[in-house]
Amino acid sequence: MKCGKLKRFDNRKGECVTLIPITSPRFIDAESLASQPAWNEIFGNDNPLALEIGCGTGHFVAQMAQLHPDWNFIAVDYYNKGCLKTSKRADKAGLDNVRVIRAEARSFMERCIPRCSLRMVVINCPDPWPKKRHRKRRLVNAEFVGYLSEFMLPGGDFHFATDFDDYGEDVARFMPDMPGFANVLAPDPYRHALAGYPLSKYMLKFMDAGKQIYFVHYRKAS
Ligand SMILES: C[S@@+](CC[C@H](N)C(=O)[O-])C[C@H]1O[C@@H](n2cnc3c(N)ncnc32)[C@H](O)[C@@H]1O
Repeated sequence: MKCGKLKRFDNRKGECVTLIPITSPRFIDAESLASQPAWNEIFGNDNPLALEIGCGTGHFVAQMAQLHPDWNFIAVDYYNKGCLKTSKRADKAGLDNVRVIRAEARSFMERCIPRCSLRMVVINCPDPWPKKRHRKRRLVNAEFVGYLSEFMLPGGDFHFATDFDDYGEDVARFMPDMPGFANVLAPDPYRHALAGYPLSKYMLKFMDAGKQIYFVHYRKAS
C-alpha cells in the first residue's frame, strides 16, 4: 500500500500511520540511505561500528556512546516516537558518535551494514512474545544470532538482555552451541547484574517491578 509523505505503512497495525517529523542531525530515515552507505563519511571518522537493535527511547545508547567515544553507534528502531526521543537524547548530550535510524532491523542490516563490520551488537529487552504460540515471533533465536555473526568483526561482542525468564534461559541455552562464539561470562550462562553495562529504560522499569534481568554476553572468536 502507498502511504502519504509523512505516513508509513505499519506492518503490525496493517495501516498507514502518521510519522512525527524528526529534524535532529543525528537522525537518518532508512529510506533516504543509499544501500551500503559510507559510514565513515556519515560519522566523519573510521571508528568501529556498534549496532543497537530496538533502541527504544535511547537511554542505553546514550550512556554506552559516552562510555565509548571512540566507537560509532547506530541505534535502530521502527518505533517513530522512540527514534525521536533517542535523537533528542543524543542531541542534548552532544553525542556525535550516535546516529538513529528508523527501520526494521533485519532489512536495514541487509541493505546498509557491511558483513564483518560490527564491533558490537546489542539487543536489550526485545519484545518477549510471552504466549507460547507466539514465541516463534521472537527476534532472538539461534538462526538470528548466526545471521548477526556474519555482520560482526572477529572479537566483536554480542550482548542480549531481557527481563523475561523464559527468553533469557532460552538464549543462554542455545548460545554455547553457536559456532565461533565464546561466553564472556563463563562459567555463568548469564548474570543478573553486569558491571559497566548501562541500564535501559525497560530494564529499569522491570527492576522497579522486582524482576531480574538476564544479561548474556558472548564474543566472536578473533
Ligand atoms: C520492549 S522495547 C525495548 C526498548 C529498549 N531496548 C529498552 O530496553 O528500553 C523493544 C523495542 O524494539 C523495537 N523493535 C522490535 N523489533 C524490531 C525490529 N525488528 N526492528 C527494529 N526495532 C524493533 C520496538 O519498536 C521497541 O522499541
